Amino acid sequence: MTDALLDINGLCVEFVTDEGTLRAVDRVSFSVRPNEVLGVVGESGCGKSVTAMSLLSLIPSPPGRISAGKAVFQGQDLIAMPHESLRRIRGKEISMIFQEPGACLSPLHRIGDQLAEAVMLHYPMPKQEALNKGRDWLSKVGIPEPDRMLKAYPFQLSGGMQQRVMIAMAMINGPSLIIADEPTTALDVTIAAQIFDLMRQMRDEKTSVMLISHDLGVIWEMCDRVLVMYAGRIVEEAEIRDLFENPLHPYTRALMRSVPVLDEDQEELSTIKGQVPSPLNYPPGCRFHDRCPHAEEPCKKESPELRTLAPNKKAACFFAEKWMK
Ligand SMILES: Nc1ncnc2c1ncn2[C@@H]1O[C@H](COP(=O)(O)OP(=O)(O)OP(=O)(O)O)[C@@H](O)[C@H]1O
Repeated sequence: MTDALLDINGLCVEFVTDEGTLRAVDRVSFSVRPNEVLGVVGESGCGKSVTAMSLLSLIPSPPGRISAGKAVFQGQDLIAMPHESLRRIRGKEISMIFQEPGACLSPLHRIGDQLAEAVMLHYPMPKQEALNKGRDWLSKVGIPEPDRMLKAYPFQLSGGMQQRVMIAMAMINGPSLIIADEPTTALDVTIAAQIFDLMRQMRDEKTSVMLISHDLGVIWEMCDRVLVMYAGRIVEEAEIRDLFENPLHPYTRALMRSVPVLDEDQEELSTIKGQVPSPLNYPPGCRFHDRCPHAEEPCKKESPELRTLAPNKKAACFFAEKWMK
């Protein structure tokens, strides 16, 4: 797609383990468009984080490696790019918010110095100016007494405060893309709402967000489009309203049924029976078939490709048309 901000094609990520080589992300293709929040959902272990981390070459290597695929951002393939060039993009054009702030804050330096450094690395300016910018962003992410916070070390902060500092650091340079992996798990709901408001504001200006979340409520509130991942592959891609009103993949349908809906008569809440298969042990055929109430013979033998069923609507199920409204 030519109007994409980021175009991922055929991404495969493998890990070498004692039990063998596993493919955690298997031929994943999708685009992130300008000014959108793209959600990524799926149960634990489906490959959401590994997909996100591979885009900025943050997969620990060894044991991991990107074995195939391209991720074209502003005409350049992030995966084939030398590390030096990627460093110029990381934190400036694309930044990442992790589940754990420990991964990105240095224990040895004051918060203010780390924020100022994040700015000055890409935009040379007097340190005081960068510190002022840092203080403004600490306020924006809801940190009280930002002046005092600039002088603090990470260990003096609670986990939630560290998380907010990391979010400020990811946003401070106004990147074109923020990859946010469960960004608010450590935060209380009021602060989380404030962070999501900031993300929406940035989306309306110039930033796209790839938002990984287990929380379908958050996905519904925040996202324009959604990718559903299962066992290392994308099984459905749709615009948000469409995904919730007319999910086409049995896995998506099962995910939706596992969420309580307020103010609605709802059939019994169900959990999805069984477990996500280990990447060392994917079943043949459709990887969801042994958990799928609608599986038929072909599902046990052949792997359905992700196919376009309508504009902005894709699913990887042989029988997706059954549920098309
Ligand atoms: N360093 C590693 N070595 C071996 N396997 C790994 C490694 N990192 C991830 N994996 C495997 O890759 C698969 C995908 O993991 P990933 O963290 O992307 O899942 P996820 O969908 O983000 O789950 P969660 O929501 O729990 O973060 C899992 O089976 C995981 O065990």
